[in-house]
Amino acid sequence: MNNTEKEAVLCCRDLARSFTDGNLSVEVLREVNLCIAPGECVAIVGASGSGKSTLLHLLGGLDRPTQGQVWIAGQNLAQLSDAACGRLRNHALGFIYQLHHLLPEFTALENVALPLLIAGTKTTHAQEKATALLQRVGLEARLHHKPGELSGGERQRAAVARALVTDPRCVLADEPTGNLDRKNAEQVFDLMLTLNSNLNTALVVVTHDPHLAVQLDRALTLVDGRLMPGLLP
Ligand SMILES: Nc1ncnc2c1ncn2[C@@H]1O[C@H](COP(=O)(O)OP(=O)(O)OP(=O)(O)O)[C@@H](O)[C@H]1O
Repeated sequence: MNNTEKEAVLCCRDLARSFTDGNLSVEVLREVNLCIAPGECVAIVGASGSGKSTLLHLLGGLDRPTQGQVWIAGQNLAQLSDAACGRLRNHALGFIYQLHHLLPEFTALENVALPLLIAGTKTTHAQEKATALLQRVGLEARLHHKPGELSGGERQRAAVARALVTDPRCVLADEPTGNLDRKNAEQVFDLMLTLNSNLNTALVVVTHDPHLAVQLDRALTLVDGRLMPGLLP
């Protein structure tokens, strides 16, 4: 590993992923190389079906590559058991999806505290930390509301708080504003950028929206399974 790779919060080398259906094999990603520096914010764009979610799943240790290596916080996933990979993922990464994936029967506070409770944090400390983050995303008046009692933008802000509550090194976000109208999308995106910058948390965002992508440190485009620098037409 070179120094950039050693210091990276997330790194992949010569990554390939194909899916086989009967005799047909589809190569979705090939020779993908990427290193995310601490605090760096990167957008991944590309046409529908170009492999953006597949790449995010591989980087997040949610899927295994057909070829190549992934390191999270310097640890090579190929050398970890599924259980160890899960612990590393919970500790080092936060996830935000297009749909909030908040648990409907839990309040905003309980949803945000949950990753800490799973990691073994005491309840009072988990609740304090979750409350502080919900305040930072402007939901101090919604702590005891369940997801069904929140607006779409509020639910996504709670999802941002949940992704950050464990102090991850990097947040992986798959179309985090894809379900919101323009105004709410910009508010949630601004919030993610501000919080990630304040907390020095890296951010990898999959987005269809070039207007959002240009606000990040760099944008990369997936074309024919390969990751190209910049926003391509
Ligand atoms: N588990 C799987 N089995 C078979 N094929 C898959 C699987 N997951 C993804 N694919 C295929 O890989 C390709 C890339 O899918 P992916 O979801 O990564 O694209 P995407 O760029 O995120 O698309 P979108 O912008 O529409 O969400 C698609 O052709 C998809 O059908």
